[in-house]
This record gives sequence, structure tokens and C-alpha cells, in this order.
Amino acid sequence: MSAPNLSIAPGPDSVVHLFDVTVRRGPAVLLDAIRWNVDADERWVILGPNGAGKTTLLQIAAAQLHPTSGRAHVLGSRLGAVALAEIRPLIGLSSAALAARVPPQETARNVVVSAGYGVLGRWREQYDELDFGRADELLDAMGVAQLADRRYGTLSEGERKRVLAARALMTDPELLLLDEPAAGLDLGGREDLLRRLSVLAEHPAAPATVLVTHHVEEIPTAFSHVLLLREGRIVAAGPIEQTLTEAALSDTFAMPLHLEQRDGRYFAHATD
Ligand SMILES: Nc1ncnc2c1ncn2[C@@H]1O[C@H](COP(=O)(O)OP(=O)(O)OP(=O)(O)O)[C@@H](O)[C@H]1O
Repeated sequence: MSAPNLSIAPGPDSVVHLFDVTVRRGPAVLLDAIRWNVDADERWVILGPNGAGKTTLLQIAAAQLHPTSGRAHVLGSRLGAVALAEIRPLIGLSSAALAARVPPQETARNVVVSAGYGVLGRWREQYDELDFGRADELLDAMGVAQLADRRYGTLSEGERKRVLAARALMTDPELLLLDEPAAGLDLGGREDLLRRLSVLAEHPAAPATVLVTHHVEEIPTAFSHVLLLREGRIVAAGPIEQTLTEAALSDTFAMPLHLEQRDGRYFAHATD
């Protein structure tokens, strides 16, 4: 299924709108005629196996990549028609690619506060007390207030993820993109982060959010929609309750899977 009824142009509440978006690299088709719309009040999960195209799709939503063909609108602007630098400050992104570029000697607080300037780590910019206050609040909201003065390079994998999630929120973005925010976290860390992301997602003023994951166990409650991706194609997309079914999940991962839902959370395992 690939949202055949999606209109060619974005609606008034649309934050991300893709119409027949295809991404090719040589003979490889990374994304194949994707039709997808994210409205401002929606919280989406993109779920799929390794190599499905999830990160590529997120790069389009982050206005970091142009489609090879098709129409992509992000925050009302058509990619290719506007300078991407204009809309990027409105997008909060946390990804492995970003994590790898953070200067290790930078403090956690500076990693967060420098998002306001679209740079990684402090250079010569001057920040005011309000900026630092907001950075500390966001570190606190992500459960790492005590690490504000620690150097990024000394943080554990899970602590870095939280700092980058705080950074993604620093500019008060209209679109929040989280690529595998719970990867590398231990069980307690994952559960704590998911609870915090659920609190955020439930907030009426929270930005439209897209979270990428390989695992249904990493879907925070309060996320409203799911897009299941396999080999660059949409298997199913829509409201999570109706769309995340055992059959659709089994198709996505190309194996028979048992899916359970309890208290708004999902759990899956292979059937015998
Ligand atoms: N420049 C390229 N040329 C050819 N193939 C590419 C190129 N870049 C990415 N790919 C392929 O595109 C596919 C989709 O990659 P992408 O990183 O979007 O997948 P993903 O779903 O995020 O994977 P993972 O879960 O493993 O992170 C992969 O098979 C990858 O090998």
C-alpha cells in the first residue's frame, strides 16, 4: 500500500508531503514512488528492516536530500525550489550521522545550545542566559541534567542519544526527526527514554514527530501513525492501531511474526 489517495499537493496542515518520491543511486532504487503525508499533529514511527530505506526517507524529511524524481514538500516548501538552509532551522534532527560529527571535547550543554546556530559545538557565537537555561531544561527533560558540564566524548552511547534528543528540541522545531533514538540503550535506559518521548508526544504543542526504529518495542505510547517500509517501498502506512498488524509486520520483515499489544506498547517475536 502506498497511500494511493494522497493528493499531489500538500494540505494546509501538512509538514511533510511526498508524492511519488524516488531516490536512485546508480542502478539501486533506495526509495520507490513513496507517497506519504505527515500533518502537524501527527507522531509517526517508520519501521522496517536493515537497508529498507528508513534513513534515506528521513534525510528527505530533514531537507538534506533531494529526490531523484517526484515531489517532496517539507514545511510548505518544495525541495529543489527553495534554499534548503531556509527550512533546516525549523527541523530538529537526531541521527547517527550527526552523533559522529559532534566534537568530543564539547560539553553536553554546548552541544545542545549550539543547535540555535545550526553548528555542532561552540565556536565564537555568544549565547545568552535564556539559551543556556533552555538547554539545561531540555537536558533535564531527557534525564541528563547532571551531565551538562561533561564532555560529549566521555558520555556513554545512551547518554549521547539523550543529549542529541535535547539538541534536536533546542530550536523549538516544527518538525522533530529522531533516527533510532533508543538504539544502544540498556533496558532501563530505553524504557526511561520511551516514557520521556511519550510525554513529549502527548503534549499538544509538541512538533510533528517522526521516529525511525527497527523494533516495535521501541515505539513510544502516544505515537499515532506508522509507516512500514521494505526494500524502498511502503508496505502499509496509516494510524498505528489499524496499520500495525501481525500480517503487515510479517510482510515488512519477510518472516512470520507474532505481535502483541499491551498498554499502548508493542512486542513481537518469530512464530515457530
Ligand atoms: N550511495 C549509495 N549507492 C547504492 N546504494 C546505497 C547508497 N546509499 C545507500 N544505499 C543503500 O540503500 C539502502 C537503504 O539505505 P538506508 O540507510 O536508507 O536504510 P535503513 O533502512 O536506514 O537501514 P538500517 O536500518 O540498516 O540503518 C541500503 O541497502 C543501502 O545499502
